[in-house]
Amino acid sequence: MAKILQMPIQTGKIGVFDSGVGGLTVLREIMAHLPTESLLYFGDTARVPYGDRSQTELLRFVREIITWMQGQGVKMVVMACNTSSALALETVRAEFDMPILGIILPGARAAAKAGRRIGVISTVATANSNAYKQAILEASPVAEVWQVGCPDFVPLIEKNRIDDPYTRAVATDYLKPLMAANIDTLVYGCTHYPHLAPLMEQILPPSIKVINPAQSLVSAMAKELDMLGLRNTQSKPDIDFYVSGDPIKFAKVSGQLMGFSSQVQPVSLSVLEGLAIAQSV
Ligand SMILES: N[C@H](CCC(=O)O)C(=O)O
Repeated sequence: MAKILQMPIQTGKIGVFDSGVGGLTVLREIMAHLPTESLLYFGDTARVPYGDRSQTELLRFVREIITWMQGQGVKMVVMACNTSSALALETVRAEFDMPILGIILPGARAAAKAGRRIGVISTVATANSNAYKQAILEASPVAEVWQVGCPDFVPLIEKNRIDDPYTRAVATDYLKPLMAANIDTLVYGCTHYPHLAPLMEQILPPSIKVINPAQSLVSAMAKELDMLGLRNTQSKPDIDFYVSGDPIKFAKVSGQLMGFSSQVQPVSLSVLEGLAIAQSV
């Protein structure tokens, strides 16, 4: 695939994407720690969940999204999605001429610093990729890592069923093997899961350190922006929200989860799919 060349500018937006509302937990950290940056959020809600997709499918989706974001003039792309980071990051980094950041490496490094017996909860695709295990062991060869795929979480979170006894039962079940392994650190290996924090805090013993990889990702973003001279110093940043599914539904759930309302615009799947076709010819 041919690389598309584009000169990024400091006032350009940072593109942040996920399959749905998960990336909002990353957006929250970016807003808190990089408050002068303008952001463009894309939720691929017509195709959520990503966690049971093949690598071929995910690569196609990620190429479409990044191509579309380039067309919007973003200066950097952040994969606010562990599944995409696990299965597509390396490939698309070589294909696009712009900084693309993933979430797994920053999360794995933070986990390796925090503990030795590390549990990672994630989508099934991320768990099967072993991306966290490899990255944690690279940072800390003495660590032990247990990975648990949690396929029921994303559909429940997309419906904001966090305060629901069923979700509590599902979470307790997923955490069982990690409790049995006596972990000292738990990684939210899916960006949807920090939305479950109120529930997790009730279930997990307080001795277990919880890692939200988004926090380390934001530090990596700050370094990269400085290194490339791309920090935005303008005082009035803005955020645009786009989804491939129903904008009204997304606005409602994101408002409930984040506590702020937003204008959400649609991007049709035919537009995204057309971009992938145009790129491959
Ligand atoms: N939030 C994404 C995707 C979850 C999904 O759509 O299954 C992740 O971090 O993996």
